[in-house]
Amino acid sequence: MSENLLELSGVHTHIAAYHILHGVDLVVPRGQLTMLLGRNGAGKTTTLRTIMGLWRASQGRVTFGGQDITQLATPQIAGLGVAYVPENMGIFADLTVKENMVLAARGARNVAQIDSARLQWIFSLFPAVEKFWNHPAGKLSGGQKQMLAVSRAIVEPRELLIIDEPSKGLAPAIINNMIDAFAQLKSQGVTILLVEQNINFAKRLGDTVAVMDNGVVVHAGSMKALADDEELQQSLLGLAL
Ligand SMILES: Nc1ncnc2c1ncn2[C@@H]1O[C@H](COP(=O)(O)OP(=O)(O)OP(=O)(O)O)[C@@H](O)[C@H]1O
Repeated sequence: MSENLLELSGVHTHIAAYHILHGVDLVVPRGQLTMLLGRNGAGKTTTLRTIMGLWRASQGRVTFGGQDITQLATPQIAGLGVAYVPENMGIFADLTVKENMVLAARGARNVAQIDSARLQWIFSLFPAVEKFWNHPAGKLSGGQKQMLAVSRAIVEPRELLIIDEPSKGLAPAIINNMIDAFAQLKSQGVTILLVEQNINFAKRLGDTVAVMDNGVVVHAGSMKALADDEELQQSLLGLAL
């Protein structure tokens, strides 16, 4: 079994006439939390969408668990055990929290068909999901919506969880809850890839880090090494952690 659950090598992505990714090399080690950092427009979201097959790589290779997934369709990639929470979170505002969860569980037509031990575990990670179970998801706060989005992604067992900016717009107290939840998920053996702008969040949770700029990964290594090196942070991100 390879130590890297996900690997991108030399990935190029074009969006219409624009050449966005210019040969991305990225590894996500199994069982670890990998942070993908970089300035606005560096290509982080495009990288996540390319992994999920939402954009098609024009060159290069994406492998998951050793299998080449570069040409697979998004539902096939999800079916292998990859969950993706996009920046807009993909929840249905007019439906209740419960209905959002039922829709996320592919095999389920009602709550009774969702694994109840798993649901209890999700409630323990994100109490707001239980508290607002029968409320329309659109009425939740930003943090609660984000928690619902992550809950939907883990309603079935997943090997890899990919989340675009989970801390965006959240209050510090909510961010702390989110950090606890990700730490627990990781302790359950879930491999996680996060895009982050919140450097503190990245520093507290990341095992591994990759930094993008202009459509390529310009730095990869341990989060701690980057967190301890202010000069490197300045040169890569234009700020100190
Ligand atoms: N649909 C699109 N059409 C044209 N250009 C796009 C499209 N989506 C993204 N881009 C461009 O691709 C580049 C990378 O965008 P991407 O969203 O991947 O960056 P990012 O690192 O996630 O940045 P941010 O943190 O601002 O979301 C940017 O220059 C952006 O303008």
